[in-house]
Amino acid sequence: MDLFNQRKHNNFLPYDGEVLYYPNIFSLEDSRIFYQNLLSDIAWQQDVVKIFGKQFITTRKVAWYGDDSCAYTYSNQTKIALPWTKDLLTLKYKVEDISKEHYNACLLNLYHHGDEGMGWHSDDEKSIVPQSAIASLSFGAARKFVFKHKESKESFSLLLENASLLLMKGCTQEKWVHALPKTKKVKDLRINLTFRKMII
Ligand SMILES: O=C(O)CCC(=O)C(=O)O
Ligand SMILES: [Fe+2]
Repeated sequence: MDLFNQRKHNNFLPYDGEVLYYPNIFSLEDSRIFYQNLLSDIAWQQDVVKIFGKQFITTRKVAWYGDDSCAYTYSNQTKIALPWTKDLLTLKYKVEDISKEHYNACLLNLYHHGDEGMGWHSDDEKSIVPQSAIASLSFGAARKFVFKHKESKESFSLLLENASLLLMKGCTQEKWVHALPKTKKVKDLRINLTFRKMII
């Protein structure tokens, strides 16, 4: 198989962007240690979302880490990044090595069970470097992740498993929205880390 076909084969998106999936980038034992450490060491906070101008507390928990000057604004709130922990730096170096990209911040999400998810959105805020890669690392329960094209409405899903890395590149955010649907089937906790490149 030539390189071009190989690349095409690995890209989950049929057009308008690039989404690559890397399963098992850590051993089961290492992934269990990262999972436990992230649960206990991260400064998890209740997330606040704004719907029709009103603020709602969600049960999902979030945290924002990064280089000194990384601020993040959503739902009219600005968060200043907490300094990288030792484990977060280890994880950052690992995904930088695989993706051959650099990241300066990380948004962490903790979903206690399938009743918690994330609605349709794209990660194209003004504070993110345009067309930069987003590296999404998952620990714990496997969850379905869905992409939908903004114009054609074509959609497809993939399973984000424990110790997997999902890379979203190029114009993916501009052309597609994504979501983590709620599901009654999943009873277990999942931690997701999205490494990003912010304009600083
Ligand atoms: O939990 C996930 O896999 C998705 C997270 C996500 O889309 C985000 O943080 O922007
Ligand atoms: Fe996202």
